[in-house]
Amino acid sequence: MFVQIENLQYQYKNTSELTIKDFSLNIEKGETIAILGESGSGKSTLLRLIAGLEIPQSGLISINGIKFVDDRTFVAPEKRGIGMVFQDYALFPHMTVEKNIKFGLRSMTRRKKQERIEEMLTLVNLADYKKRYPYELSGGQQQRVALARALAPAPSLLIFDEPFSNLDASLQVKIRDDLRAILKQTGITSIFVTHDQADAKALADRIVYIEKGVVQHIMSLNSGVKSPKVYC
Ligand SMILES: Nc1ncnc2c1ncn2[C@@H]1O[C@H](COP(=O)(O)OP(=O)(O)OP(=O)(O)O)[C@@H](O)[C@H]1O
Repeated sequence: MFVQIENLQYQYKNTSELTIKDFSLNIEKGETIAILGESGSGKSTLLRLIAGLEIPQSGLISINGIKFVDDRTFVAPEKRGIGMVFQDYALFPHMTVEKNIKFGLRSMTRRKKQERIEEMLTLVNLADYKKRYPYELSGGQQQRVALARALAPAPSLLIFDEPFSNLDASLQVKIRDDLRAILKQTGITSIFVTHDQADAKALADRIVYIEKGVVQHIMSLNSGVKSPKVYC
């Protein structure tokens, strides 16, 4: 299995019960997983654990055979090769679109970096916007920059926390369609958290319903693991 999560448990300090009681999930390479659950069910906490922003009390997380967390191991977030896209885009306001995308690119020649930036701009359909600042873009365009920035270093896994909730309804559908096309094109493995059943159905190969950090059930929407990777 490409992503392996076993018996994850997590409790925030100063709380009386586990937020993630016992979470296990295997994900195939190229799959898109939606995590759906009510407010407070632990969706964002789960993403934070996968990203390495919180340390579980117990359990295992591994990606592509590399253990990130178990009893004896903890790999720091910046070494996990996980791309993150947040609800509020989290772009650097003082940097242009181009510089935002460039930010995560390391150990590449200048020329390679520029090529990668151009490739990402084309992928998210923002080639004409590279000199703009985030405040000069619409919400949907900012979200596409955030996606390009997350994809640029060729992460092994992409995680999204409520990526559409700041967008108005008509834009949500458009961005959702764009995102689906981009995920298919790149073949990247991804996990996104949402409250919205329609978003989950439109994007995911499987929907994982959680409550109090435990999987309630899993719905498969297609057998589809996507076409081979092109960009990552
Ligand atoms: N830093 C924290 N300290 C203590 N408790 C926290 C902290 N962050 C979240 N929690 C609690 O953990 C539980 C799960 O929160 P989490 O944000 O993971 O839920 P969620 O399913 O993503 O909710 P939402 O859909 O509303 O964003 C909630 O009860 C929340 O109050």
